[in-house]
Amino acid sequence: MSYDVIVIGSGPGGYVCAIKAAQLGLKVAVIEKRATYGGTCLNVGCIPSKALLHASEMFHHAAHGMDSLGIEVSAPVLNLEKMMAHKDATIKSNVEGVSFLFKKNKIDGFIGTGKIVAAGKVSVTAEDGQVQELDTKNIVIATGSDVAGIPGVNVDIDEKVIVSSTGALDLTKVPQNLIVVGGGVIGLELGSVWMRLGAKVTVIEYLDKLLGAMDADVSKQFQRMIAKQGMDIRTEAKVTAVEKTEAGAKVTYEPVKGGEAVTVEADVVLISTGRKPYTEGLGLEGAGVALDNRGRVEIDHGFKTNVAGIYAIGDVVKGPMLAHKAEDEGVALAEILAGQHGHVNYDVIPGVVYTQPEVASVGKTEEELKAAGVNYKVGKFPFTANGRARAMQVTDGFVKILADKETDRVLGGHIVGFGAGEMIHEITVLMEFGGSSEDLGRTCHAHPTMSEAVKEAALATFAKPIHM
Ligand SMILES: Cc1cc2nc3c(=O)[nH]c(=O)nc-3n(C[C@H](O)[C@H](O)[C@H](O)COP(=O)(O)OP(=O)(O)OC[C@H]3O[C@@H](n4cnc5c(N)ncnc54)[C@H](O)[C@@H]3O)c2cc1C
Ligand SMILES: NC(=O)c1ccc[n+]([C@@H]2O[C@H](COP(=O)([O-])OP(=O)(O)OC[C@H]3O[C@@H](n4cnc5c(N)ncnc54)[C@H](O)[C@@H]3O)[C@@H](O)[C@H]2O)c1
Repeated sequence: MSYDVIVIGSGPGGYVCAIKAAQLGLKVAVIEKRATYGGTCLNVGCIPSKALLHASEMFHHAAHGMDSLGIEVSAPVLNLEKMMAHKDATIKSNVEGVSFLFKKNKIDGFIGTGKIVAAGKVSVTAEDGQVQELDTKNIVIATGSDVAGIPGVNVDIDEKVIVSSTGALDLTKVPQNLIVVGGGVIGLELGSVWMRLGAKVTVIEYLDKLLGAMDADVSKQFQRMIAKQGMDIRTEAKVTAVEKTEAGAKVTYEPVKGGEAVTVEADVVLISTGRKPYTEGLGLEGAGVALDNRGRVEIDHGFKTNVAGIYAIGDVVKGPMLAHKAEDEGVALAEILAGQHGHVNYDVIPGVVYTQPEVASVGKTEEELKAAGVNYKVGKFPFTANGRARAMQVTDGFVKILADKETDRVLGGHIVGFGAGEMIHEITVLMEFGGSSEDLGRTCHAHPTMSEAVKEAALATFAKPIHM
């Protein structure tokens, strides 16, 4: 069989690239080694984690958030099996959706391990060991990423007691004590899930703050809020050992600034210290495809590797490991392969942490602007001064907008608050169009909405807010 494009990996990068390429008239095949399409994101990442985040938030709300609204309910009872069934059904409907779209777009799907034999030739090894060879004009590597583990520490992840995100999405009972190693996105999202369901959660983080890459104001405020919810946060603590015990596991960490090592015990330990590009068994060495010093497939601005006819996108290449970044690269590459001019604007990629409150960010942080010597101005507005937030009892958090001091062009937006992950998109669209804080502040916003806080933060950036 001969194709225009063979995509290896069916995550958000691969499956979106395949669909777009087929829509543009190319003959496309996708090879996936998992039993179902959709990659990390749909099977063990974005989708299952959001199903559990939503369900656990509802549980928490039923237990703690109703009385003050005048709704008296008896204490909710957790049926974890049913909650997990909701998560599994969510995964199933999403992965089946991808299968449907492949059929609709006449994409040939192969379940098996893809290996690049040479430019233009890919083999697929099925689970039963059968191998078939496919010919193609172009190969797209979209093999994603895998758990990185803790650099320099030997950890035996059994997905029961010492778990990665995959095991943490599938626990069969609520741990009494959960230790989270790494206070990044995965640790805080999945730590929140189990804390809401009753676990005592301790987060051990190497840096001096949680969510290291976020704007410092945002991560400071977020840390205060999550600690108030009961999460035990230990920063500037370097984990040096994780070992199983008879009762569960123990974690040893050393204060980064020096001092005695501390050992803490728990029944489950989540290792969430980052992910690494996944290229195992792909035959890159044989095909001569170059990697960079962090093991990522090296590409140019058009997603081309150093070997003609071989491209790469998503978590396996540089840039943030985010599903929507992978998707946008998939679309851009499909357009390029179809002779169009695909492009991704890496300056305007939003990031959302789906905790409660949510944290959302787009563009530059204040620290990045300072370091780059940019002359900027800041506008901030708290949700305590927003009528809708008061009505909904979600007044925690704020909106912060950063704009160029001379031109007023918006350079970054940061939100901590209920629904931040939805609200960030108006700042994202504004930035994509090169808009100013005055453009945003003068745009009529419906009342009463949480989004009015975005408008007020914009007013605070170029003039003064009304409601403060
Ligand atoms: C717990 C968790 C939660 C997350 N939540 C979010 C979120 O809310 N929002 C967000 O933007 N991002 C989130 N992410 C990150 C997101 O999942 C990734 O950025 C995204 O999946 C990357 O897409 P991709 O297509 O590059 O790779 P992947 O989704 O990793 O897909 C790669 C696929 O390639 C397959 N593959 C690998 N090698 C081969 C081979 N040789 N042959 C055949 N198939 C192969 C793999 O089996 C896999 O299915 C989360 C990640 C995790 C772990
Ligand atoms: N909502 C989302 O968009 C979402 C959700 C989940 C995952 N993801 C993606 O998945 C990727 C992986 O997530 P993650 O949370 O594993 O990684 P991360 O990079 O977000 O966080 C890892 C944290 O572990 C800390 N750490 C590393 N070594 C340590 C040690 N020895 N002791 C203590 N702390 C240590 C790091 O300082 C860092 O803060 C991220 O790139 C993220 O973009 C995104």
